Amino acid sequence: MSARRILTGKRLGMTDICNGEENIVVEVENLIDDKEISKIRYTPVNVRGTGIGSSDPSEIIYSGCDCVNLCADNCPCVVRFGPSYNSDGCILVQSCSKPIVECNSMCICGSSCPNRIVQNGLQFKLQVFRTKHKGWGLRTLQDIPLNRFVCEYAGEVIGYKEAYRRAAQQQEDDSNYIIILKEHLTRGKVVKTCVDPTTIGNIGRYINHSCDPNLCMLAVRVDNEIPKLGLFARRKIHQNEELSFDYAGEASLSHEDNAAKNVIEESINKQEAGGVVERKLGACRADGTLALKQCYCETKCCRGFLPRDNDLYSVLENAVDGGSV
Ligand SMILES: C[S@@+](CC[C@H](N)C(=O)[O-])C[C@H]1O[C@@H](n2cnc3c(N)ncnc32)[C@H](O)[C@@H]1O
Repeated sequence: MSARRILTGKRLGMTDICNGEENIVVEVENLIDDKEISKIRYTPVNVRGTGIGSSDPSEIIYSGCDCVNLCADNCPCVVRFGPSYNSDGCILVQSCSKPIVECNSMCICGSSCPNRIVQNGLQFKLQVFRTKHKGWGLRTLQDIPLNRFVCEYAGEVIGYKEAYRRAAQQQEDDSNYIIILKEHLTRGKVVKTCVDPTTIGNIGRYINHSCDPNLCMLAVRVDNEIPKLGLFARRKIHQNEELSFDYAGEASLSHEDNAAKNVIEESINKQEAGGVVERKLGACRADGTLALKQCYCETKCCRGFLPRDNDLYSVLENAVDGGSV
């Protein structure tokens, strides 16, 4: 049985894509069995995958602000939808029901601008560890305050049909990493963003599902309309606690908050897209039928099975791919 190992991204096979984070230190602990962690290509941010047309998550499309001092309520990036974060870097609860748009690569303001949070990456020391029944999981080695950004769920951004194709190839026991984020606009329009960190991804891929999770996933836009999938603490998270989010997207920032269920106004400008995570992809049998996996979140409100996305049976033809409105 192996124990604790401190590995760099390179040693994990998490190599070479971007931002100089290829040497990211990832602590891996396995006190359960002899299983080695599989190699992936590490990317801290989304990368372009198959089936999203000409969209590219690294493209810079939005125009920037020219705030010389730190961006405040009069910054054009903030004015448009109202502030998303407070001065302590915490997400505001109302951000659940409005687009979250950060300052971007064209903005004059620097990296310490309070409207740059998700793009600044990890702020807390996290550890990949072996769980008893859920494969690998991710936990925090530090306390995390309520509403702070924890990590991105990053990987290949792919089209909806490609997500379906990949899901259909999964074996019943395979872990599923594909997330489909659905943002509801007016007139029944739904924008789907599919992120697959199965072979190219960041440490968000190790976060397991819980029916009573400590994280909430929100769409955050920076340089273009393809959102980053940001995971924020929906309560105080204690050192060594496993991180989790609801794969069904049912957990919003706080237990009382129903704002995330609101349908947001469709915007004229693509930059204004935003909304809520609704449902994610469940495990799919090779014959295209969906297999329900038993949930081991061990919470009092456990629903028994991992969430699945019934839409995959029928709506392929109507899919809007790649985060474009
Ligand atoms: C995004 S991955 C999470 C990391 C994964 N555990 C691993 O070992 O790489 C999702 C997969 O983890 C497993 N999983 C996640 N949450 C679970 C839960 N609450 N109960 C059982 N299995 C879970 C399922 O196999 C699921 O398809």
